Amino acid sequence: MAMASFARRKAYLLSRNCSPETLRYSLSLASFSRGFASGSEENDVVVIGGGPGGYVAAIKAAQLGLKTTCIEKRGALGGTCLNVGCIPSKALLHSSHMYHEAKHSFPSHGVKFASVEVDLPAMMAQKDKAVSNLTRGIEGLFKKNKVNYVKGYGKFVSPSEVSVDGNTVVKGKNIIIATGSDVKSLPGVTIDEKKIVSSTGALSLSEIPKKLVVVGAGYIGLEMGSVWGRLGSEVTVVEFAPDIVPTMDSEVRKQFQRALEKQGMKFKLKTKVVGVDTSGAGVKLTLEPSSGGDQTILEADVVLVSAGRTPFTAGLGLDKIGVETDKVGRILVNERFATNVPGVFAIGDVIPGPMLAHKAEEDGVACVEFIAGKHGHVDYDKVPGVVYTHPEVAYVGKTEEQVKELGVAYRVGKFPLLANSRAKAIDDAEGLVKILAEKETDKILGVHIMAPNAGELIHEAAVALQYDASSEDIARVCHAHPTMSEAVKEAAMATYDKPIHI
Ligand SMILES: Cc1cc2nc3c(=O)[nH]c(=O)nc-3n(C[C@H](O)[C@H](O)[C@H](O)COP(=O)(O)OP(=O)(O)OC[C@H]3O[C@@H](n4cnc5c(N)ncnc54)[C@H](O)[C@@H]3O)c2cc1C
Ligand SMILES: NC(=O)c1ccc[n+]([C@@H]2O[C@H](COP(=O)([O-])OP(=O)(O)OC[C@H]3O[C@@H](n4cnc5c(N)ncnc54)[C@H](O)[C@@H]3O)[C@@H](O)[C@H]2O)c1
Repeated sequence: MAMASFARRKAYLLSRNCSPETLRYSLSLASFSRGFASGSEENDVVVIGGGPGGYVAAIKAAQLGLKTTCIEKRGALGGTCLNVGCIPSKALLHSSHMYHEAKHSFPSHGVKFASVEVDLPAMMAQKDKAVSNLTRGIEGLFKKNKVNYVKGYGKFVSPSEVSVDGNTVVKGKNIIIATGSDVKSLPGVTIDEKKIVSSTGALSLSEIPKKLVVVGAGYIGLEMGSVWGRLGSEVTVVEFAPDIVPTMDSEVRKQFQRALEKQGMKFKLKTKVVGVDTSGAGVKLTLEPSSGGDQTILEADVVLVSAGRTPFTAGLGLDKIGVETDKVGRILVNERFATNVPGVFAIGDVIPGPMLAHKAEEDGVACVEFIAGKHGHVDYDKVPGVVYTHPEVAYVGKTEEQVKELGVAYRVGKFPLLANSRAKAIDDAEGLVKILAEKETDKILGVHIMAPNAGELIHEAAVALQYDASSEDIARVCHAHPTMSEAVKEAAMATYDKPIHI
């Protein structure tokens, strides 16, 4: 970083009253890297894994002038997210939403069809086209940025050498582990990707199951449950915890659960699966209250196991070079993404923190900036989360429960979508915006939105949190009319003063 911009950044951070820790971290020019390659054989940076963490790190490294190679085993770039995660799930969520709208909402808008039906192979083909276009697009970005792409399984031979499929050895002065995560299986439940599926199987079912049981009411369970529910499956969600999506603000969560129930999704909370019988045509699940008690049987045609994901480091040879992990297998890193082994870094789902694609990307950029001797920064407290159901639920910052735990006095401002003119105009007004702000300073602590397109609306709040804005700051910004964003402005008005339209 040029000295002028370093000084500007320091002055800016001081003006924002940054904590000494943030200041030191953000401005750190030190790097745990081993310097840059001089010979033609050796890379400055080798990235193992071509997911959102790995491919973004590789492109950023190349943009910073570092000789970079990315090793990926699956034969396509984009990782879990593009191939079997974010993108195919959003494609199916959109297609199934269109079908559901056509069937249930179009008539009240005066649009009538003789009949509406699902063409599942065509729906799957549209999803596959979206995935292949995007994964090929990353190959194009690699070429454009001169990232060397090596297909194969990477394994550490030494802290600066990675063998690919046991043959070629790729050398790197700095090696970034970006190997992501895999489905967490449940004891006694074998995923066959036919009757008992992971998210990967649930993205490619060849028939619409009559009865789908989802185990785990987290992101995947609710999104994929929504897809198949809209297409006609009877969906029951079994959740070990007392609530769905444990990371969500509880007031919003309650409204969200009611919205999903209205759509026909059934919930069995505080319940665990203790047995699975696949011997018949379908699956028989034995359920028990989480705290023990009487057992019941639940029948399904297909069971989706979506009880979390686990870091993926199999066959990587971490033990050979002595990289430290925690007890659930996540690679331990410091604030510069450096592991305990000099020159070896880790980012994304394989390290602690939210398992989200955008967080992995931020990790990738910051890690490479540190390697290049620049500053990097990711604030895990300000990573937005979005559940892409309908309505969507999006949040950034703290929940009301977390604010209470902090012990700070706070204000809450809420605005229901029912009072928002755009939501009423399009007859899609289920949801609310909720803002939490510190009472004394009005600084925004958390924003929670349940609305159509909440995943887009949340970024106004993300920017506000990043810049330590107050609710009055948002309220005094002119918002276009008629937009759902006006609900954010009105909730901000309700936080520091009074809203107009309710
Ligand atoms: C169904 C589903 C939906 C999701 N939807 C969203 C969403 O909407 N938004 C969101 O933010 N997140 C979503 N996620 C989570 C998101 O996919 C992950 O957080 C993200 O992919 C993590 O990126 P990553 O680069 O750390 O790892 P990954 O994307 O898992 O990529 C790791 C890559 O490393 C490769 N690899 C592993 N080991 C080796 C090796 N030894 N040698 C070579 N290559 C190797 C793997 O093949 C893989 O391609 C979803 C996940 C799932 C399963
Ligand atoms: N929209 C998105 O951003 C998105 C979409 C899909 C996945 N993801 C990411 O992928 C990761 C994995 O998703 P996920 O939905 O599998 O995990 P999750 O952590 O979101 O939810 C798992 C749920 O399963 C429950 N559970 C755990 N063990 C159980 C058991 N034995 N029986 C019943 N319930 C049990 C947990 O209490 C939790 O509610 C998440 O961390 C998420 O960050 C994100």
